[in-house]
Amino acid sequence: MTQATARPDLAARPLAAAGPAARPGALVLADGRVFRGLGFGAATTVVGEVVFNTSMTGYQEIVTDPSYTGQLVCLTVSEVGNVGVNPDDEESRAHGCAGLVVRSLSPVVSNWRAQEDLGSYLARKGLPGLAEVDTRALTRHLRDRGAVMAALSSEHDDVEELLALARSAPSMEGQDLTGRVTTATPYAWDQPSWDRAAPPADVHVVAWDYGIKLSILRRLRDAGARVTVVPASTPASAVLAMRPDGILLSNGPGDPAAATAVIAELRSLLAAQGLPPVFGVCLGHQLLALALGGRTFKMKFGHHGGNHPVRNEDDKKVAITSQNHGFAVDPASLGAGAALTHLNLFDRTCAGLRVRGRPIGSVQYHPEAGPGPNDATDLLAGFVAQVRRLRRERAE
Ligand SMILES: NC(=O)CC[C@H](N)C(=O)O
Repeated sequence: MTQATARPDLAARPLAAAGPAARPGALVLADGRVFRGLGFGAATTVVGEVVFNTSMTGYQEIVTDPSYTGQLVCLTVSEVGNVGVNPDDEESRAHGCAGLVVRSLSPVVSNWRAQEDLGSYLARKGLPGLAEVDTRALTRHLRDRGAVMAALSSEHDDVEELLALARSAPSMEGQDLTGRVTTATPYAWDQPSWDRAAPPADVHVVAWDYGIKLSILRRLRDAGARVTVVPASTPASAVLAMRPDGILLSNGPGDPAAATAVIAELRSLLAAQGLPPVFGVCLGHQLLALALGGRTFKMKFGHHGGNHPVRNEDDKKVAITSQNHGFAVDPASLGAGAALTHLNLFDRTCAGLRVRGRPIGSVQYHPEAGPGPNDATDLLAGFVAQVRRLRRERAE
């Protein structure tokens, strides 16, 4: 019997088409641990920091999240690739993780939105994948030992060569990667989420692009903002000269403390009087904290997944959130001018902050939920509502 699907040709594809070609590959950690597997996607060799992501869904969003630049992502979910990929779920067209590690690559692609299988998609993007890996053992190792540099090859399994590569890779600490992923020129964003009709846009938000996820832009548009995205190197004075109704500080890759030029611009932004609302997401949150004089630190293995409970310290409500970060803000370093607004209940790290007496706040997690639970999506809509309210009040 044929399955009803928009793409019957993709409904059930044999392993040979969608699954790993029988190409031996390996992931070799700088500490000497070796994980053998089968290469798929592009046949290539890369280095990066290995992290594990516990999301049950959303591998395409994970692969294309620019915050994973320089990282090899191990998915703990056991079956990957079953819903294929499509053009609407990309978080970035050009950036994302350096390589993907999975347990089982699905031999079947079956979803009405699917237009391609994961292996072909990764090959087209030049990204290596490694399947048939004992991802549970790898995850337990990372949990015990912490994030580690590694070499991943989907084209060979020469362990000595990969070990030497892994050992020569620079650690994520100290790396400013914002310049690698930011837009070269400003652009206007006017697209809502794929399943929404956008309301009229009545406010203008300028988003500083440190490696922005497209679903942040889509959610802002869903809430009625038109957005101008500007390069990470844009001076604060140029952003303010655009007379934005709101300013968004985006997510992005690398060590926040290393992004010194960006932090200097945020410091000068904060020195301006009568700022419109400012909202930071993930790297944007960390950079805001640094500009406020705070400190960030490297976490043992970070937070990457869609199951992180976060408590709002105002109303004590708990949201299950999507997270992806390897650094965090030390809340004790923030000083009296800022308050901790959200707490990660897994390890009591800082999940959000607010500047007292000013319309400035940020969260360490991902309210755009691309992928992840929707508990926190009201944060971006709330930001746009605040932008609208302040614009009205200031016009009166
Ligand atoms: N998603 C992000 O913005 C990540 C922020 C930062 N690169 C970190 O790993 O902590």
